[in-house]
Amino acid sequence: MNGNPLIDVQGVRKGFAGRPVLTELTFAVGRGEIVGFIGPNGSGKTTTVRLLNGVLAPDAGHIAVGGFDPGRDGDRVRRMSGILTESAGLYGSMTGRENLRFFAELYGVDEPGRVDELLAAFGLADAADRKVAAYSTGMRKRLGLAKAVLHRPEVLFLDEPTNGLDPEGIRMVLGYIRSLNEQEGTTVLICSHLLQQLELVCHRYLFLLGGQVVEQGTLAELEARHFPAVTLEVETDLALTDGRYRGVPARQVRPGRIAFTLPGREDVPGFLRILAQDAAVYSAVPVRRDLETLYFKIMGGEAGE
Ligand SMILES: Nc1ncnc2c1ncn2[C@@H]1O[C@H](COP(=O)(O)OP(=O)(O)OP(=O)(O)O)[C@@H](O)[C@H]1O
Repeated sequence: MNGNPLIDVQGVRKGFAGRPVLTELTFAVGRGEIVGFIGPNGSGKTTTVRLLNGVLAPDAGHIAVGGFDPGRDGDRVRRMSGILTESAGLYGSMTGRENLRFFAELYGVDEPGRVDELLAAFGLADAADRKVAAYSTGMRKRLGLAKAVLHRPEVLFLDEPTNGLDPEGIRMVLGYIRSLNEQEGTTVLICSHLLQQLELVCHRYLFLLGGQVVEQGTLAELEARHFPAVTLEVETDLALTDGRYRGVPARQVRPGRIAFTLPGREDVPGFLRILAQDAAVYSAVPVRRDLETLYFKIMGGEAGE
């Protein structure tokens, strides 16, 4: 992370009716990062987003968004941030266009064409003049995202942004998030259970469990920490006689392809040098762990609510 974090959460506690939800929440998000916020049902992701947006106040601890305390300077934080929640806060009796026009005026958006641009970007141009009450879940979600980005916020809080979307909608929304981040440097915090989708857009991940962030990092960092052994899939003509080659566990994946398991990344160059002396080596690719594999390793068998 470069410079001061855009989101800084230190030792936050929050409970409801005496039941603790967040016990010691500490994390930071840098400017321009897309961070996935992951945790089981009921672990407090939405509660965290509501704290960051100043809708809820923490019982203890400190929160800063862009240097402002959402509890004290809620309006400033809300001006610089966009939020997409389950309900999205849209008016069913108004059309899609009327909703965006209404919020554009409320947010002081002085950019002619912004509403139409967003309706088109989210595939809603044809439905723009239909009442939102008649929209499908996916259409409402896309309109909610359009509303969240209307005022070109520096930071976006997205709670399950692709829930209920069809494959085209998912691609549209994830593509939009990525291009917003690349072109405008928008910082994004995404809560989601859809780990494969998170992997397509996030730079880094925070794992929430038991009211605190128990692990964080990029996929490569998490993989190095939790799966230090490297499995290398090698295309080679080496003849494997048993489950080992020079003491290294080896498995014939299919004819001409062997998976070797090395203790660590640092062992790869030396191993490949030796292998290349013994046999022809056509390619060598490390087998990557996906976010889901890491999730279960990090979270263990802990279930949500
Ligand atoms: N306003 C509230 N009053 C009472 N309890 C609440 C309130 N808001 C949240 N909770 C409780 O706090 C806990 C955390 O809820 P939260 O919605 O933040 O979890 P989450 O991680 O977003 O879950 P999910 O993955 O299911 O969306 C849950 O037990 C929930 O019932």
